[in-house]
Amino acid sequence: MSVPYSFSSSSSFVALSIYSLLIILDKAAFCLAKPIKTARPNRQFSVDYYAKSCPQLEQLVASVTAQQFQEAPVSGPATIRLFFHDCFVEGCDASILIKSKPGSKMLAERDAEDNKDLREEGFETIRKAKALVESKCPGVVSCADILAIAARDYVHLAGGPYYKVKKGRWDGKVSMASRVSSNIPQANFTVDQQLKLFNSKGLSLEDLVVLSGAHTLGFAHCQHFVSRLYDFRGSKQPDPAIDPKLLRALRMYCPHYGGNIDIVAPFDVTTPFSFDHAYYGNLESKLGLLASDQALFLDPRTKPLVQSLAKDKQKFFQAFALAMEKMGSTGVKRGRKHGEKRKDCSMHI
Ligand code: HEM
Ligand SMILES: [Ca+2]
Ligand SMILES: [Ca+2]
Repeated sequence: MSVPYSFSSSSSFVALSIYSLLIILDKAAFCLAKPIKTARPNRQFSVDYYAKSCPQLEQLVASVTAQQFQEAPVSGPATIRLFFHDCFVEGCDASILIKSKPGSKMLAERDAEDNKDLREEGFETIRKAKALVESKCPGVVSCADILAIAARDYVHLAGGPYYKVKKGRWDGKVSMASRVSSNIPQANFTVDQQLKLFNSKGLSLEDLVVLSGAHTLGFAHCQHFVSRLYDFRGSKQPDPAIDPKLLRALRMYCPHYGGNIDIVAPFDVTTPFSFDHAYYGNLESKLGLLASDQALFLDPRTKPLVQSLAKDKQKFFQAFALAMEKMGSTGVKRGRKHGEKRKDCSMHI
């Protein structure tokens, strides 16, 4: 089993109840529709939101994602995770892309501890896509929408499902490092802890299991699983739920203390660069990398879901597309009161 992967670049994603959101929006639309009378198409959240203002948007983003995928395939996992970390903090509003002001004490989200290992390739993809989109459709398209489209593109490029992305998100005006840790799950989270967080975003137990399937791609640094290898939950023993061969291999690259902090291991030891349903089969074989991954097979509430997704790739693909849409609708902002349209995604206007 070959486990070592080390990348020179150092290198982390969100959601709300689509239903409650729709109800609130419906109400708002209903209240607004009467007195204003004229329909305001830019207030919707829809697949053809930019049909008039930037009809070539999806092709522009696709040209960037396709090239990045070829040149640096880790851009895929990097961007998908970036979208997750965006949506879970302040909603899908590109708050994750804001850079802290030099010298300012108030750090932005991307400088929070839990976002430190978000790979540069994800930010770079959005920067390039935004620059191209701005050159053709200046001042029209939000960074948050570009991030949602790019994440979908990479899922598809890596062999996963293609799904249509609803647009109309505005960029957020708030990005605070202090809001991150309570909204991003940790690698040692139990199913209860993961579920509580996902529920707080309007996402279900099934969404949790299905979205965790994104770990069919990408890599994690030793620090996130090293305690499983040597001293699991204070037992001074390795986690009994790790396959012995995987344990041995991971221990070679991740010593208990003093290892190279840049070493990463693939989530999916079989196909780390293809988007498939191997993640779930791995969990059945005790090949999950994080405690939070393996927990999904150990908990009686989530185990049956893992088993059914391990058996049925099409089922996973359909469920993943739906769950990404749901996550992508979390805390979406519309209009100038709560949102902005940035020119440079890394700076508020
Ligand atoms: C359910 C709880 C989750 C936990 C505890 C978790 C935790 C983590 C951790 C610790 C890493 C490794 C970061 C590093 O060391 O560089 C990671 C990577 C990743 N996560 Fe998650 N994650 C979760 C859910 C998700 C979701 C919902 C998605 C997307 C829909 C996602 C997508 C990814 C991807 C693609 C990577 C690989 C990034 C790369 O290789 O650059 N994760 N996650
Ligand atoms: Ca956000
Ligand atoms: Ca895979």
